[in-house]
Amino acid sequence: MTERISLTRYLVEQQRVHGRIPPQLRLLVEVVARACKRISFAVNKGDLGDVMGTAGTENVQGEVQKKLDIIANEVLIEANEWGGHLAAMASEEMDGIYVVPNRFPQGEYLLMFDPLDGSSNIDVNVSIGTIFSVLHKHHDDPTTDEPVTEADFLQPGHQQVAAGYCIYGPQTTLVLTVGDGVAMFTLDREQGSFVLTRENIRIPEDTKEFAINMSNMRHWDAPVRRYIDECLQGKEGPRGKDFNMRWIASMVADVHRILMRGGIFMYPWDKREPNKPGKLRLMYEANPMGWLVEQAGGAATNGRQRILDIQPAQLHERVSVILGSKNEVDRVTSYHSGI
Ligand SMILES: O=P(O)(O)OC[C@H]1O[C@](O)(COP(=O)(O)O)[C@@H](O)[C@@H]1O
Ligand SMILES: [Mg+2]
Ligand SMILES: [Mg+2]
Repeated sequence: MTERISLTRYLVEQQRVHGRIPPQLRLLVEVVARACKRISFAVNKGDLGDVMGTAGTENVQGEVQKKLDIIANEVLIEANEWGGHLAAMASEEMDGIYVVPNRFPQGEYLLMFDPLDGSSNIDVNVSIGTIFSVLHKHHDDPTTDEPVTEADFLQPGHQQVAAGYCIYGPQTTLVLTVGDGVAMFTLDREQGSFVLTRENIRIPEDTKEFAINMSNMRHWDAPVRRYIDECLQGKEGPRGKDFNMRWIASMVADVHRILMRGGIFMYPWDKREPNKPGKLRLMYEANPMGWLVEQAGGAATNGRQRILDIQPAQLHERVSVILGSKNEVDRVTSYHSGI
């Protein structure tokens, strides 16, 4: 039998053997993973627990909150304020930042998360997930003792020090990068631990599979229409090959498929809400996913710019997202130039 490597051992080796992460960051990732394990158990309860349906509240973005959105948010906050050695946290489900009070262990990191991604899939038993991103508190001046503010969070994605997601699907899988490739850990429920199951994930540069919500087609901008139109023409069209389509409506599940077998994912700007740059959130959806995809050899842009180079102006900033197999992302991005 091949040797099993737990997430803890993997992280200890990243710290001690390879010197890639400091001890505080290792602890932080372990605490996030423990929280994801708890969320996974809550998700699995379904109708057997009080976890389904709406909570009757709205988040700062005006979206109806599901019970699991709130449960997952609370689990992440509670676990990380005790064990995360953090300065502050921010979440899709909280208006402002949450500064970790002094009575808890303090640290130099900022944690951001989408506690439950794909909320519309909770009640229909389809894959959902948790997305997270870690930044340094005072990236520009690590020595300062200034209290942490929202402005400290507004760093471009290339300054992330760890990012990942946990998908709650047929298996619960934690996918992680600390800047040295992408590793996957499957939850062994009998042992209660995440086990390393794949390393050095690579996204093929070419693909014949796209993911986009086609019902929005009439609202898209010309470059996205052109790209999808060419895909739909298949063998007879300019691409000379047939394309397949998938849309799960959980970004975690769509990105997971792309990491496993390639593809392109798009949630572009559209005319429904022309003043919003897109639907997805930059800081805790696009940045962590963009970094994972790049670490696996793919690309992530907003059509004009690398996602990880966008300077955020707001915590809950939205962004147009095109990510996945490099050659396809480059093609869609090139269609945007000059307009
Ligand atoms: O229902 P739509 O418009 O296709 O949107 C689906 C997208 O919305 C999201 O669910 C947004 O995430 P939340 O569930 O965290 O709000 C993405 O995961 C997904 O790609
Ligand atoms: Mg989400
Ligand atoms: Mg969410």
